[in-house]
Amino acid sequence: MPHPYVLLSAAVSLDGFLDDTGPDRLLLSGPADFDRVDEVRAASDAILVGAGTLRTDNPRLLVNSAERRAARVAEGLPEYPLKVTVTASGDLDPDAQFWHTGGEKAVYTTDKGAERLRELGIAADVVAVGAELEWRAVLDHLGRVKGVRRLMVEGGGRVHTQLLQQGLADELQLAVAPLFVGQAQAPRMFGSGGYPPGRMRLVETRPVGDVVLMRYVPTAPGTGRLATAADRHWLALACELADRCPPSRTAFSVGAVIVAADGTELARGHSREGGDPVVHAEEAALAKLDAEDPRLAGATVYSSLEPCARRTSRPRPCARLILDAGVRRVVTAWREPDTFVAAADGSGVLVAEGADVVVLPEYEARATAPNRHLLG
Ligand SMILES: NC(=O)C1=CN([C@@H]2O[C@H](COP(=O)(O)OP(=O)(O)OC[C@H]3O[C@@H](n4cnc5c(N)ncnc54)[C@H](OP(=O)(O)O)[C@@H]3O)[C@@H](O)[C@H]2O)C=CC1
Ligand SMILES: Nc1c(N[C@@H]2O[C@H](COP(=O)(O)O)[C@@H](O)[C@H]2O)[nH]c(=O)[nH]c1=O
Repeated sequence: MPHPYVLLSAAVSLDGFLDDTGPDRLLLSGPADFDRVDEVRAASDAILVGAGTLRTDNPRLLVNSAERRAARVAEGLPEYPLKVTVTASGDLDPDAQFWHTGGEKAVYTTDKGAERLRELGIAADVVAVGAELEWRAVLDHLGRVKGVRRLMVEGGGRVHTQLLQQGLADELQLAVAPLFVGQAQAPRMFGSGGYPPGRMRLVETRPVGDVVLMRYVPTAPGTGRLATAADRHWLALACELADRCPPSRTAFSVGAVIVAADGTELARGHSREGGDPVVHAEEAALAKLDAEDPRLAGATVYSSLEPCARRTSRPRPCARLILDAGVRRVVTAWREPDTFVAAADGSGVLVAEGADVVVLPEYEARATAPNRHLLG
């Protein structure tokens, strides 16, 4: 099971704070928004908060609506989503409400933190991921071992900042509340540091009582061989484009998108686009760009099928077109089988010339779907 879909959820003041400096939790959401948050919780497999939030807010993290809990049970799900926290120190209060309400709980921690949690007698599933707490290891364990497909992260600021900066957040749900905190020492929504470049994509705005919900998804491709949430979003689009190909019994249906380092979509294409019976998806997309476009050098090509290394229809295969365009990163879902051309897989060619190739097998079924009739 791949990483879960990671949804960051928070309410923020007009001046960008998550809380004030007082001892009580600041209610930024109103009743309607807390009910919306309850609905998002009910639709999640797990809810995660950082240890800072556990210490400050003493949250319960329940699904409060009895109807929503009943609907979960009717679907064969546990009544409550799994509750998850992360701590390096292991310094958590065994009397916190987190442990004594709701369903299953898990704590991700360091080797040292696990010792401390044992000393404290905290009876939860304690997962030590090593000397350091590394988010990819946490998400991998949640997906692979706990079967979590949808993870709601309810803060706090440090956790949100890390997940966003590391390109691991699939979606940000931000409720902006009509009030000011005005205290420089209060916790901020996002800390300083290196964020993915460019602009996120706004997918929804909605008034919820007197707050405004904004939903954003990341756009900036990852770098190197590590995949980010934005890489998955773009590859999913490439797979959707493959569905638009005119049907063929003699060629694959493939979709491709070319995305600049700042998340700007440069071009897209699909097989046999525009009445050309032999054009490949990557070729169709590249043909829409000026060969001198300086953004190509930092761009990523997303292709539902890996770019070809050989083809019978035209002299230059897509791996060569990509390299000649100056692109040095490719994300794909499906390694090319020998259906039409032997040894057509272009990954070797790309890697040999210094490109990074990332294969995300969780999208393979999606990429092969429009090609089922060709695969025997
Ligand atoms: N308005 C809203 O929607 C929300 C507001 N909040 C507010 O946010 C504030 C808390 O935020 P914040 O203080 O940033 O705390 P966080 O909840 O982000 O937790 C931070 C803690 O989590 C652990 N942790 C996180 N990442 C790592 C990592 N990579 N490696 C090791 N440990 C890690 C550490 O625990 P340890 O110290 O144990 O090692 C760290 O101190 C509170 O004031 C709360 O009210 C919180 C959630 C939502
Ligand atoms: N203050 C605040 C939020 N705070 C979040 O809600 C958690 C408390 O959950 P519970 O104990 O189940 O009610 C808390 O730990 C923090 O993660 N969330 C929001 O949507 N809006 C808000 O204004």
